[in-house]
Amino acid sequence: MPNKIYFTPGPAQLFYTFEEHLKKALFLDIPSISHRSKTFIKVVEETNEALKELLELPNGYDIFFLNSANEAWDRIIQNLVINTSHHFANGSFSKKFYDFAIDHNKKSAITESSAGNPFQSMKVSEEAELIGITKNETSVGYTFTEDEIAQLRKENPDKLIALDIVSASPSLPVDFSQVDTAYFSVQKGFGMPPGLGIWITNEKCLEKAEEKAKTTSLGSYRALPNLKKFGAKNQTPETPNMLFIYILGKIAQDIIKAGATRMRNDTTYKATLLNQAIENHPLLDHFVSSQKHRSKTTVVAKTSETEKILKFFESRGLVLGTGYGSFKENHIRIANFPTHSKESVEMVCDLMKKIE
Ligand SMILES: N[C@H](C(=O)O)[C@H](O)COP(=O)(O)O
Ligand SMILES: O=C(O)CCC(=O)C(=O)O
Repeated sequence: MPNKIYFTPGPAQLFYTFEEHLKKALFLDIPSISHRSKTFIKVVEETNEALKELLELPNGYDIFFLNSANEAWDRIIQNLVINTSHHFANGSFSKKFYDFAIDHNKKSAITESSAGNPFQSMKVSEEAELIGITKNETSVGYTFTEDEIAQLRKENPDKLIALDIVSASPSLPVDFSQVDTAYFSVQKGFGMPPGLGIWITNEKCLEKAEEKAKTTSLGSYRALPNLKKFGAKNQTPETPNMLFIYILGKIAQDIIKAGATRMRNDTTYKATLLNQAIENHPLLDHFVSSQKHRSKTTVVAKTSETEKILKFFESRGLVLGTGYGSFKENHIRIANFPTHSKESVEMVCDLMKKIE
């Protein structure tokens, strides 16, 4: 067993049942059976059902398997945007989605706020077909509130809304009826190795893709109508990452069995402890000043002592995250995912007091 605990915001600490499910998957020959076999079709069905239950997806939303959230950015632009999208960005990953749209030659617009700061305006350009928002900006620990998502929905009933839930899922409750598409990758809150992305879409997305397909290519095997065609049979167009699809379903079932509400309450409790530890520490300060926008799943503090703090923890077997990008040396990021026990977070907070 590994002797370190990773509080890095992805890849992160593996889910505590990951190893057990990996062994069982090998015992069941999951990586060797045909992905068109009845056995694997059942695996896909069970994973879809567990995710729908855990995320509380309303009816009419489909789940598709990709490789990463980066791929979801590409697929969303390819399938759901003909001319232009509008992006809210205040960190590296929300900005990247906009950059992808520009790479695809879209005339996209951006509402940009300096890193970790709230948006001054929620106005969306008239022509935008899709709005890109990030529930939890991993790079700086900024959360888009449910009220803000609901406001965007109300003011833009006819546009598609795409929600990045990469480091939010499954810890933060999301009202999916307010958005049309959402995506995440499994190396964050689900505690798995990287390499599997989940793309959630509703009927409006499919209609948009079909409209776009009349005049433009949507790409090939992972065009949304093709994903839908295979998905209807609990299959995928390609040979997918069968091992991870199996394990993801099992981890989702584990969280449901232990209580999804309890996991979400624990997330709040652990975030509160971490935030108090930051407030009480002379070397640390919150990076996101607006309290309601502070991430519960990626707690970020600014400090001039990143290296010293990370070394202190690493020598005790606890790996905290550095800052991201230009903040590498003056932030620390502490992931608070379902696999991080209350005891392990309490240990981080206790140890933090010892750093002077
Ligand atoms: N760390 C990013 C984020 O938090 O958004 C990430 O690059 C996106 O996920 P993938 O690397 O799995 O594409
Ligand atoms: O540190 C992180 O937030 C993840 C890093 C990452 O995914 C990336 O740099 O692409």
